Formats: sequence, structure tokens, C-alpha cells
Amino acid sequence: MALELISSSKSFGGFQKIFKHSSKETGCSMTFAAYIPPQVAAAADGDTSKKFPVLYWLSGLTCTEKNFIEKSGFQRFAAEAGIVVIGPDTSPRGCNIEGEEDAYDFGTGAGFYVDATEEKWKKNYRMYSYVTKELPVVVAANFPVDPSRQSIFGHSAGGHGALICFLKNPGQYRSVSAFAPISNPSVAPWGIKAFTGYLGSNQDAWKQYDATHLIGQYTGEKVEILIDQGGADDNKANQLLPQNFEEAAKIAGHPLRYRDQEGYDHGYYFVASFIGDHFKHHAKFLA
Ligand SMILES: N[C@@H](CCC(=O)N[C@@H](CS)C(=O)NCC(=O)O)C(=O)O
Repeated sequence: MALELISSSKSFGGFQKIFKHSSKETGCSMTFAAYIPPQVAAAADGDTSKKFPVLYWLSGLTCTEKNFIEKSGFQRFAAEAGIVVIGPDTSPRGCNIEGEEDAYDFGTGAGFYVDATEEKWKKNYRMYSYVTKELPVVVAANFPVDPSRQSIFGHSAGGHGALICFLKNPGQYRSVSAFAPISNPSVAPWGIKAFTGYLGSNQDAWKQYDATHLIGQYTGEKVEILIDQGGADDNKANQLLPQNFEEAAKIAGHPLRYRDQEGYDHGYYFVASFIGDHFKHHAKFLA
């Protein structure tokens, strides 16, 4: 479980680090980003038993662990709140699977946070288990985090990932939020492509990774979900389908704060504009 430090840069009094480690779930080496807020070093001088809350960030298609840490400006808010922020890469890489580099929306950079069952992909493409099981154990073993205070959020395919990780694991995460999530992947082109490739043609299997389906089955505490969606996001009407999730949440009686943000597109300028609100949202639950 040894971690290799790739880089470390001081930011807002804390440190933005990137690590690499060998993953059992994905059968390859994985990188992840870890922001360590200034309160951690301050505590290490005194009370070393102090543990900090941890917030997981999942990025979207084409991303590595770098997009969020370089473009969102989140470190200011993590430093203020004293929250450790972990952001994994979005897929296994370099597994020598035929076709893995052929598309921006499938294979490398597009693990889609599922455990593949199709023969070609099932050995390595296990991002669901990597994010929900292996990575939290690695993080708890290497950083002073309190595993009873974790939450999750993400963007686009990573917003889909955050919603399903939360909804499939009642009690594991205290809260969830998303920017422009792929909300109903079973009926949207990106989702259909990923699910067909990783899970095969059985649509019952797809539903187990579809937030719009899962919210009706969720048995845990109904904590409010925060979703921000850009009103000028070209993907909204055909890929993201937030209205389907909104409708399903209403039927399930699950509180949802859905905000249509007029004029914003799908990119990280949009994420950066509202990232502070998402930290406020999670800090309430992680206190
Ligand atoms: N049209 C884009 C689709 C991919 C995309 O929009 N990716 C989003 C997440 S779904 C992203 O975060 N891209 C990287 C970035 O903006 O830094 C492409 O072909 O690259």
C-alpha cells in the first residue's frame, strides 16, 4: 500500500500533492490528488490523534487528477474549512487493452465509475470499487482522516459517479453534490456507449449505475443533494438530463437543491464559479 509522492506544492497554507500507488482493483498503478489543508500540519505539532473530514472529487470525461486541482480554485475553500480533498484519476491507464485509447468517451479517461463485467474490460475497469472501497482504505492508512466524516462530489461523468457512489452506499458518505452530472446515463448517448461497452446489453445491470433509477431505491437518510447545472451547457438536453433526476427525486421524496445557473457552459469556469457553495454545503454535514 506504499504511496509514491509525485509532486507537492504549497497552496493556501496547505499542500496540493499528487500520489501514485499500485491498485488491486484496477490491476495497474493509479494516481490521485490529495489536498492537505493547513490545519493538518498545525495539529501534527500538538494533538496527533486529531482526524479531519475528507471530501472525494470525481472528474469527468477526458480528465486526469489534474483538471480539478489546476482549474477549480477549490484549495482556498478546503483550507478555510479544514477538509482533506482527494481526487482520483478517471480511469486505469496503459493496460494494453485493444481500443482503450480510441475514444475520448470510452476507455482511458472515461472509466465511468462502474465495475465492468464485459470480458475485455472487467479485469482493470473497476473504478466503482476503486473509488468506494480501495481508495478510502488507502487514504485512511496514509492521512489523518476520520472515515466517519466523508462526502463526495464531482463534475459531469464524475457528477454521475458521485451520485451513484452516494446512493448505492447509504451511510458511507455524509453528503453529495454535483456539477452538471450525467443524471440518467441509461438513456443518454455517453451513458449508453459506456454501459454497453463495460456492462454489456443487459439494461437491468445499467440501472444499478443510474442515479435516476437509484434514487427511488435509496434506503438511507435523505440528506439534501445539491446540483448546479449551467443553463448554456450544450450537453444539458441530450447527455445530462437533469430534469429526469429532478422528477425522480420528487417522486422519491428526496430533498434536492437544483440550481440552473443562467449563461454558464459545461467547463471549469462554471465549476470554479460555484465551488465555494459546494464546500459550504459539505462543511455543514462534515462538521
Ligand atoms: N467535448 C469534450 C467532451 C469532454 C468534456 O467536456 N469533458 C469535461 C468533463 S465531461 C471536462 O472536464 N473536460 C476537461 C476540462 O475542461 O479541463 C471533448 O471532446 O473533449
